[in-house]
Parts: sequence; C-alpha cells; structure tokens
Amino acid sequence: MKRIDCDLCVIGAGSGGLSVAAGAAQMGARVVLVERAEMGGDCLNSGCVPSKAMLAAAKQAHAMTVGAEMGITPATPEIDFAAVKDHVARTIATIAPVDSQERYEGFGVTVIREHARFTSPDEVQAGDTAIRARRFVLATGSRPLVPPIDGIADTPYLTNESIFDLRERPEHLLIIGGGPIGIEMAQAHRRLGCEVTVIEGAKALGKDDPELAGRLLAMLRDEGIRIEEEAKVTAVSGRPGAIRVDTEKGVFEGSHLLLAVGREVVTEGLGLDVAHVKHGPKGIAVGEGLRSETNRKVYAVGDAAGGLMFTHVAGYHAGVVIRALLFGLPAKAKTAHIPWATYTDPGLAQVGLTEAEARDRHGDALEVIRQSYEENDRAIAERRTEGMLKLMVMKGRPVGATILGERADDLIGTWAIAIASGQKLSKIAGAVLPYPSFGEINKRAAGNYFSPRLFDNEWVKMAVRAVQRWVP
Ligand SMILES: Cc1cc2nc3c(=O)[nH]c(=O)nc-3n(C[C@H](O)[C@H](O)[C@H](O)COP(=O)(O)OP(=O)(O)OC[C@H]3O[C@@H](n4cnc5c(N)ncnc54)[C@H](O)[C@@H]3O)c2cc1C
Ligand SMILES: NC(=O)c1ccc[n+]([C@@H]2O[C@H](COP(=O)([O-])OP(=O)(O)OC[C@H]3O[C@@H](n4cnc5c(N)ncnc54)[C@H](O)[C@@H]3O)[C@@H](O)[C@H]2O)c1
Repeated sequence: MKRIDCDLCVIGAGSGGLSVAAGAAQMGARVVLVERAEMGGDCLNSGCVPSKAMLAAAKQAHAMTVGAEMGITPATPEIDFAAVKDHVARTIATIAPVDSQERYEGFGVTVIREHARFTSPDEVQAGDTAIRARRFVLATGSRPLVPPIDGIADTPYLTNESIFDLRERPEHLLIIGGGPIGIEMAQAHRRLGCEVTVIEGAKALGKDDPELAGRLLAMLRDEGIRIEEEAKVTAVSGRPGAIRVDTEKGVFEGSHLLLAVGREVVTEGLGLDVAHVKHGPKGIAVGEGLRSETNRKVYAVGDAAGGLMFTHVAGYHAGVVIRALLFGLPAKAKTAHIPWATYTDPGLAQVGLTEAEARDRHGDALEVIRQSYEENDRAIAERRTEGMLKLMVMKGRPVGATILGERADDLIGTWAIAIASGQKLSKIAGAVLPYPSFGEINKRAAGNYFSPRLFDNEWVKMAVRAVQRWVP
C-alpha cells in the first residue's frame, strides 16, 4: 500500500472537483484528485456538452425547413443520425484536453484513476493508495434517478448516460420527465427526425416561470412534439423497439424510452459512515459554507451538495470552498444570483425570483416589466420576434428576470451580474449598446422602468418648461 500525505484530497474530477483541484494546486496546495471513471464527469461526457452538441445539429436541420419568408426555399434535410453522433463525440473530444489528467498533472495535481472511499475520518483509500489529507472535498456528482416504476427492471430504457451512444435514429422516442433534460432531448430528437412523446407526471419545466415556460411548450408542440402533462406513469413494459408506458392518462407506445425524471446524489460506496459524514437522499449534509456538519475536514461541492445541479454552480462552489480551505476565510454559497437556461430554440432562462416568487415576497411593491422581442430591430431582421423578457423590480433594482427567446442564455447574463452586484436599473438603462443587437432588449426593459417616471411626470414637465424659459 502506497501512502500520500497532502493538504487536499478531491474526490471526483467533474466540473466541481476539477475547479477545486486546479485552483488549489495553482495557489500552492498539495492536491490529490481521485476519479474512478472519465475525467470531466457528467457535464463533458454525458451532460451539458453532448446535449448542446446534439441541439446544435438539430437547430441546423431545423433552419433548412424554414426561411421561405426570407426568400430561401425550405428543404427537407437528410439526417445521418450516426454522423450527428460523430459530431457529438468530436465535440467532447475537442473539449476533453481541458479536463485531462495530463493537464492537471501539469498543474502539479497528483491524479489517481481509482474508486475512492473513506477508511477513517481523515483517510481515503483509492486502489492501492492510502491518502491522508488535512481537508477533503467530495465532488462525486449525481446519477440519473431510476424510479421504482412497475416493470422498469424488465424494460429497456436509456438515460443521459446511454442516449448519446445511440447511433440509430429512434423511430419514436418516449421520454418520461419534462424537466430540462426531457425537454432539451425532445427538441433535439424531434428536429433530427424522430417522433417524440414527453410524458410528465406534473407540469413540464415546472421549476420555471409558468407563463413563459407555457409559451415555450406551445412552440414545441407546434414543432410536433407531443407533451402530456399530469400523466403520472404507473407501469412500463416492452422489448427493444416496442415500448409501452402506462399512465393515469392513458397508454403511450414508442420504439425507445428515455428516463429523465431527475437525479440522485451518489452516496454509497464512499465510506461516508466510517468518516462520520452525515448524508441523506438529497446529498451530503452541508451548511452554507459547504462544510460537513459532522466531519469538519470534509466539504461537498456541485451536485453532491444536493442543491441546484448545474455546472456553473459546481464551479461557483469550488471558489467558495477554495476561499475557506486555502485562506481560512469565511465563505458562503448563495443561490439568489444563480442563473440557469434551458437550451431549446428559443431558449428559456432565469435568474433570481420568478414573478410568482417575487409577488409572494414583495407583494404590491413589486413592479413587473415586460419587454417583447417584437420591438427589437435585430429580432425583426432575423425573424426571431417570438420572445419576451419579464423583469421583476423592487425600488429600482432587479430581483429576478425570466427570458424566453433567441439568445436567452446570453441575455440573462446581464441580469445575473446586476442581481449579484445589487446594481440599479439606471446602470443598465444608461449603458450604450451596439445597434442592432439582441442585448438592447435588456436596456429597453430597464428604460421602460423609467419612461413613465420621466414622461408621465408633471413635475418633470414643469421643470423643463421653467428651464426653457431661462435658457438663452
Ligand atoms: C443531460 C444533461 C445535460 C445537462 N446540461 C447542463 C447544462 O447545459 N448546463 C449546466 O450548467 N448543467 C447541465 N447539466 C448538469 C451538470 O452536468 C452537472 O450539474 C455537473 O456535471 C455537476 O458536476 P459535479 O462535479 O458536481 O459532478 P459530476 O460531473 O457528476 O462529476 C462527479 C465525478 O465524480 C466521480 N466519482 C463519483 N464517486 C467517486 C468515487 N467514489 N471515487 C472516485 N470518483 C468518483 C464520477 O465518476 C464523476 O466523474 C446537465 C446534466 C445532464 C445529465
Ligand atoms: N440546461 C441545463 O442547464 C440543464 C439541462 C439538463 C439538465 N440539467 C440539470 O440536470 C437536472 C436533472 O434534470 P431532469 O430533467 O432529469 O430533472 P428535473 O427534476 O428537473 O425534472 C424531472 C421531471 O420529471 C418528472 N417526473 C418525475 N417522476 C416522474 C414519473 N414517474 N412520471 C412522469 N414524470 C415524472 C418531474 O415532475 C419533473 O418535471 C436538472 O435539474 C438540472 O439541474 C440542466
């Protein structure tokens, strides 16, 4: 048995673990990083990257079918599904060097490619190496939840871990779950020539603003995706190519089944009880500082911490724990400023409070500003006017924003920065932006807050008249 003593042992080389290891090693800490599978974790190998690559191919295919109003004759795209998957694999391969073992070893990190588990509160075993560390970071991620549906054990199904390897086009993809995974995969597959049915037990995109999520769902239905809501699944059955899903709303039949019903945090096999690390079904029990309440040597980041499950959250967590671990400074992980986006076309993005949450918290003092894409010249030129920004404002400061439309994922960034830094709307209204850009939608919304205060204000009018009388 080899022995390593270090400052920091990071378990898991996904978005969270990689960020912690890179930051800590480059700032002088002795770091060991343990990964049992692919470097890069879920995001690179079976999450964000392959899903966005597939959506990009789908968008390209869709673009060929529209455009008559711009004078471009629509064409039926010929889709080579296996070649689309080659594009997905190439995308992963292009990004992979950034997360590679070699790169991390270049930072001075000792990388061990083994399963890690605690053997005591301050020691981890990985293969034939025992690692004693002053601090540990659990960045062990999550995996697709497989619910105990009747018949699931005998029915072939796909998850995000297998769907990107499928090289033949599913004739009819049934998707259980209308969250971001289900909805992104639904549009990608529909535009790549599959019949798609989404079976959702409650409301699809239920974590988003119901009004703008509802508009998006209507557009997806117009593209030919069947989305059944309030259809709780009672049983599944079938064989490859012939799947049946029984729900309280009826029976659905298709050729393939994708499970997209949420994630579960991986806690078993880690020796958490031996290490006295409290954990539950939602993940490792940590406080605001992401530190275990029962073993003060242990921190958890990313999906393992059981909160919002996004790559940028894992990266943010890394910054929080590095501050505490390396400099002993107090640090808290907050959530109010965390944005997210669903990368459909058009996209749906959120930061801060939704309208309903803001009304609950602020009551009548809340102002909701709406800005349609229809008034944006760039959106008109590109025939992408089917969008809307909803801005929740309290006393001149944004407290939430929801955007449905082209480039929603980029546009939400302005509001993420504004909310994180407590900026006033006047800063955004006063910004000079290039014309014609989609970004002007944000500026216009901020301007709308001030327009009635300036233009419908008798005091302003009186002041202007008075000054004009005296100006030479
Ligand atoms: C289909 C899909 C699409 C997504 N799209 C987006 C998106 O567009 N944007 C976004 O922000 N987020 C997206 N996400 C979420 C994002 O992928 C995750 O939030 C992110 O990967 C979490 O990073 P992590 O480091 O916490 O965990 P992971 O990336 O899961 O990494 C955990 C690592 O720990 C390793 N590990 C676990 N246990 C052990 C052990 N005992 N010993 C050694 N190694 C271990 C695993 O092998 C894994 O590599 C998506 C997720 C899915 C499934
Ligand atoms: N664009 C992005 O950033 C992105 C994309 C994909 C995934 N993700 C991350 O991955 C996480 C997991 O995504 P997800 O879509 O799997 O989970 P989710 O929890 O967001 O959605 C799962 C959906 O499945 C439904 N459901 C659960 N059990 C069901 C059943 N038995 N029958 C029918 N419906 C059922 C739920 O009501 C819910 O709407 C997300 O919360 C997000 O954090 C992010």
